[in-house]
Amino acid sequence: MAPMKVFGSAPFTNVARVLVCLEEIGAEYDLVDIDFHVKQHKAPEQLARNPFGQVPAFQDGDLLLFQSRAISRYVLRKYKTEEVNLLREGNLEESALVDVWLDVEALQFDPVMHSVFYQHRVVPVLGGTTDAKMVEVSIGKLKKVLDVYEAQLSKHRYLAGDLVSLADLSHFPETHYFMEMPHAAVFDSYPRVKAWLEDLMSRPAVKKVVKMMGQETH
Ligand SMILES: N[C@@H](CCC(=O)N[C@@H](CSO)C(=O)NCC(=O)O)C(=O)O
Repeated sequence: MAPMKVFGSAPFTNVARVLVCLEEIGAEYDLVDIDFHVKQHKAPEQLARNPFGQVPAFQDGDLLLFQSRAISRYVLRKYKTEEVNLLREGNLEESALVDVWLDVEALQFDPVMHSVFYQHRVVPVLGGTTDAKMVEVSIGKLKKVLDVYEAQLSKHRYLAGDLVSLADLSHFPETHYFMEMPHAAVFDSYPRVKAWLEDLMSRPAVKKVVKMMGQETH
């Protein structure tokens, strides 16, 4: 059977989320670049894979998926083993907590982190000026989220319990870029969060994808 295909390139945070799951399970896959410079993400072929004209899209045989967290869940379910069970499948309570914290990441953490990334990394490239007030508002929201994370991580090694899950790994792409930005020091006030992030960033799969994120132009 042909290897799974991920459409997009590693520097895009939502693509990197899928890649880290594939690397954690050690599955074979092809990464098919989608060139934004020529609006390939809006081409009919990509719209057929992702109706929003975004990356990532994903193909496994006749199955086409989009939305990075849904793709991640698919590959983690398909390749679940005793050793690699990043959705905590088979344990109703643990898997429910993975869902809770993955929703928190998607709906509370990611939006504020992406807002800061956009202002610092995208607006200047588009010829605009970083909106410092908007960044400060986002940082204020981020601190409230990190207060919750610090409390949770004082009780458990990882967000959904004492074993790492997708809920943890889903945080790394945006955080990787955030740590290169002026407000990275925000995390210094949250020692357990900082230790948790260092733990995640030390994982071989994360290190490999971080390297891929830095290699390609996009
Ligand atoms: N909820 C979706 C978001 C995809 C997305 O915004 N992709 C971006 C690049 S990655 O940050 C994208 O394709 N932007 C181009 C566009 O929106 O036109 C997911 O998780 O897959």
